[in-house]
Amino acid sequence: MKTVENKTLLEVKNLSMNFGGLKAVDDVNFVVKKGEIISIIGPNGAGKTTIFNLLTGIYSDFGGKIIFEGREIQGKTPQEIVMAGIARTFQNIRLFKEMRVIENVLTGTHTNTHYNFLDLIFRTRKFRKIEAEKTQKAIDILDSIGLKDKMSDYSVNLPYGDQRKLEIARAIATNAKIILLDEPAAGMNPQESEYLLDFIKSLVGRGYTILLIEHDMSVVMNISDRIYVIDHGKKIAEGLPTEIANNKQVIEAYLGKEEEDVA
Ligand SMILES: Nc1ncnc2c1ncn2[C@@H]1O[C@H](COP(=O)(O)OP(=O)(O)OP(=O)(O)O)[C@@H](O)[C@H]1O
Repeated sequence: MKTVENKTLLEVKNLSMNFGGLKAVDDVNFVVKKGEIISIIGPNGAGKTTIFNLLTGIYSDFGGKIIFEGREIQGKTPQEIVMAGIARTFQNIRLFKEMRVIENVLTGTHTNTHYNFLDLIFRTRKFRKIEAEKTQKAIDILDSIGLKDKMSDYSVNLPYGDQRKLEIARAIATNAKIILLDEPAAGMNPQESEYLLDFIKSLVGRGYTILLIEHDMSVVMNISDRIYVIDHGKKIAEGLPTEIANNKQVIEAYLGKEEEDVA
């Protein structure tokens, strides 16, 4: 049985974001504890990806507070946020497809580079030592997720499920403490989804905390410690998977959407 430390890693207070007159995120509060797998679910257009964009510094003009490891991080740049320990993947895979697998992971390690410009130009001993360490770290990460054998392949040639894993590997390489996964099971067949599920669980076993946006309810219900439900920018429910599955307001939010889709 997995243990979750009762320590808040990430806290969001009164998070709000408007696009023109649209309240895409409307006074949302939530907490993620160290070692948890938390899912954010909700119908299309509910505001889930906007929440991820706010957490990762994509927008600077918004309301509310984002507190990570006790420090406020709202207003920081995407780079500063990665360095603080928050990394993400994207709904549409954003790999450098023309690069090899290992090169993609190495791009993640660059966020924590400690040599200077002259070290780089003159390829000093320090530079070469750090580069060798980064390469070893990238190989170790690929080994841990079962992609070591494919490290020299071009990313574009990987099967879809492996591309998703590679995106997560790149996030791990940044030394992330929490990994934000935006619809990792999108486009996967049931078998790939099942592998992914095990893989995400194994990440928690290795000390990571996971915040997940996912539409595949079998993934969400299987994997989440707790779930937050967003609809029209507002948090409408939170709780354990069983509680959410039986929550009337949540069922209505989804069914309402289905009716609109049918119409
Ligand atoms: N850059 C933007 N400019 C204007 N409106 C936006 C922008 N990004 C998102 N929106 C709008 O904000 C609302 C929330 O969008 P968001 O992408 O966060 O929803 P979502 O829950 O992630 O949806 P999905 O499940 O379909 O990915 C939607 O109405 C969307 O059209």
